[in-house]
Amino acid sequence: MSTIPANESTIEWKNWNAEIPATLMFVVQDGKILLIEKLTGIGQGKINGPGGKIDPGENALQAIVRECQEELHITPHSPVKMGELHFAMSDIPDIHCHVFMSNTFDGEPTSTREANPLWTALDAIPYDKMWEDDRHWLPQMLDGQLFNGRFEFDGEKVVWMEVCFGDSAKALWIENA
Ligand SMILES: CNc1ncnc2c1ncn2[C@@H]1O[C@H](COP(=O)(O)OP(=O)(O)OP(=O)(O)O)[C@@H](O)[C@H]1O
Repeated sequence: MSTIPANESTIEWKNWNAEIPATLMFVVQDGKILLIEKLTGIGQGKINGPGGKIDPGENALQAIVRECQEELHITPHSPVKMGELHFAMSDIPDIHCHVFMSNTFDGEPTSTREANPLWTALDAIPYDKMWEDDRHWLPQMLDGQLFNGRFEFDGEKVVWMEVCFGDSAKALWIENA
């Protein structure tokens, strides 16, 4: 488990509930990861995986497939859930995010109103252009580890975090999609 800094979180995580359920997808193929430049919504201008909010009546798996279709015109095959992320934000609603991986997909990644596709070498992921939390779980996820992350943000800065990996992380998931 990794934590920063040593101080306590101001969040009472036991009773914490995010307003926004969301998803992320990381497609990995031939030593490359399919990232996006996000053109709209939360994190506009950042590099991230495709993803977005879970609509009412959807589960996380249905939502991530739909978001990949909408944002990049691709349909990932057999998404595997790798982690959950809990973001307590200071200036936007709190987010609970389900993170998936896939190795194959139908379609050709295509620029849309919401995103530009960016095939990126696995050893050149631009963490400086991504949300600050990503560097604390994406490398381990790409090594095949399940994870659970709690992050407290002040604006775009992480002020507290706790990230667990492996089977003990999965035991912390709120939902097993
Ligand atoms: C704070 N640290 C963070 N680190 C990594 N990823 C983060 C994130 N905070 C939000 N995200 C992701 O950003 C997307 C927002 O989704 P967002 O574009 O707002 O939703 P959606 O595509 O449904 O758009 P609409 O607002 O309905 O148009 C969604 O994948 C969500 O998981």
